[in-house]
Amino acid sequence: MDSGQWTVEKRSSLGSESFGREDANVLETGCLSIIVLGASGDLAKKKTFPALFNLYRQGFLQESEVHIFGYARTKISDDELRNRIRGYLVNDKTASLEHSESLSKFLQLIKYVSGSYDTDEGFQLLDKEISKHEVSKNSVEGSSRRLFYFALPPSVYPSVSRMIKKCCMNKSDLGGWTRIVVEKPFGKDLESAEHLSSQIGELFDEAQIYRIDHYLGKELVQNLLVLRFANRFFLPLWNRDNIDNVQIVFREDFGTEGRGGYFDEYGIIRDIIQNHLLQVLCLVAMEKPVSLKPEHIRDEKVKVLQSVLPIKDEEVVLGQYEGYRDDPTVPDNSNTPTFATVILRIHNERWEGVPFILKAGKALGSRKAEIRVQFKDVPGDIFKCKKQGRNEFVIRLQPSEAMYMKLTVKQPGLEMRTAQSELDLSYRQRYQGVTIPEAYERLILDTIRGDQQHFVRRDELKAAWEIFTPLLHRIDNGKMKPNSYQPGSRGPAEADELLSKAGYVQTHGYIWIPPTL
Ligand SMILES: NC(=O)C1=CN([C@@H]2O[C@H](COP(=O)(O)OP(=O)(O)OC[C@H]3O[C@@H](n4cnc5c(N)ncnc54)[C@H](OP(=O)(O)O)[C@@H]3O)[C@@H](O)[C@H]2O)C=CC1
Ligand SMILES: O=C1O[C@H](COP(=O)(O)O)[C@@H](O)[C@H](O)[C@H]1O
Repeated sequence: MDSGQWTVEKRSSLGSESFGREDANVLETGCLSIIVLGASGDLAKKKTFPALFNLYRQGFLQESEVHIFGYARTKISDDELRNRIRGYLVNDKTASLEHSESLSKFLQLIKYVSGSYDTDEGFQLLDKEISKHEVSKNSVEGSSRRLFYFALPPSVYPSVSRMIKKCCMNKSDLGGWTRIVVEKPFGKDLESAEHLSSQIGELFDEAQIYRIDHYLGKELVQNLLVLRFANRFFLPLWNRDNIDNVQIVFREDFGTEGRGGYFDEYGIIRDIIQNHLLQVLCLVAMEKPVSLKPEHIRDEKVKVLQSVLPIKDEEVVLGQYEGYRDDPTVPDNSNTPTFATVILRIHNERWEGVPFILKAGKALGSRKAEIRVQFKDVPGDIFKCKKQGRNEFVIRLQPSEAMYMKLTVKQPGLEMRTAQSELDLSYRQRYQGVTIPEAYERLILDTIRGDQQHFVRRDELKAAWEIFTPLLHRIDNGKMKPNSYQPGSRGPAEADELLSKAGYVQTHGYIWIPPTL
């Protein structure tokens, strides 16, 4: 057998079984109505409808079963909604005849209903339309599934939930279901989040509520569990004895463009750190779950969150980019951070003394999200590696998904010199021809399948708010002020100083370059 064949055989033998759900292959059938509330908005056109289209194209949404309803106050026709979203469903890669045929068919599955978010009238009309569809698909009583996606500002979640409960529930509990998917930000602090949770909790069971955090749907975030618990390499190293510090970083190279009004009310900690980065931290830091059952995984995430110590002011750097306040929807005296570095400390046996540095910023010099696990120096270093850089395990969430391990090797050649290099698993190169699904696509499919593993449980949300609420209140009260930074920069210089105080050692003269094909 030549080496080419061997590689092919090995590759095809890579496990492809689903995991985490014992019933992964049991697909429910029956009429499925997906209702996008806030269908006229930004999220709906950019993320929700494109994700639904991709699921449809791949056969996860069957024409014989599914119907999609858009609902919002804006008075538009079915065709007007279709035309609004059409442009977001095509791109250069998908502009084929086959694509345009399935696009037309998909758009015909969409119906629009206009109504308010707090009166019976609109929701009764919506219910009538859904029921009409259910009858037309000859759904047997009880087998109809209704999925309500809240692509709406959280201020209307309570009234919309009440209206659904009153007017739009699945008509029988003999096998069908009604589920709601709610977007972040879920509350503004512990008290408001708990209040919102109670309001919705009075109407729906926890099993019906899907609190979406789209970072949990990203390929490399989903890989964390496999990576950590299916590889012997990591088991003995993943602790305070070996790891010096962990960074979880989010950078965007654009500002709050068009969303200044929303953003100013929330700021970068509520927009990114309290949810997306904290969810990633949970998966990096949690103990091995008893099994892959959603509740077992979520139990472990809650335990990590509950072990986080109160945040110290001296372990926080805030920033606001110059020009942020020029946005007419942002107040001239805004104190809202568009950048933050926050150090979290986990008080448990595994992580005592290891800083978890969460960093997020808008209008920076680059766009990327990554996890950077930096190891301690080698004891008794005979090669002077310390001068060159430390071992680092980097998980690049986006763009150019990859994992690489920075390590010291002998520089090839006659001399005995050491150099920094890497073991590199770059997805585009290793998984050629494989399309990585969009986070929303995967998560919406989970909501249809009833898999809550990648959704935030109520106690998890509470624990997350408990960590950040005191700090957020200090910022809201003007007790902490952001430093200004230049758009296109690395953020405030104080953030880099905090990083090195926390123990992070930057490797000079080395840069990882994503391999080209
Ligand atoms: N946009 C994004 O990239 C992301 C958004 N999210 C979250 O998704 C949800 C929706 O976001 P997005 O689509 O950007 O929001 P939009 O501001 O676009 O609002 C969505 C729709 O809700 C209705 N709406 C807007 N403001 C109000 C209001 N004050 N009262 C009642 N209805 C209102 C409007 O529809 P109409 O007037 O026709 O009724 C609007 O088209 C939010 O919770 C957001 O935080 C989360 C991640 C990313
Ligand atoms: O939730 C949000 O996420 C986006 C960034 O998402 P990504 O998948 O492109 O990394 C961010 O721009 C937005 O401010 C925030 O609300």
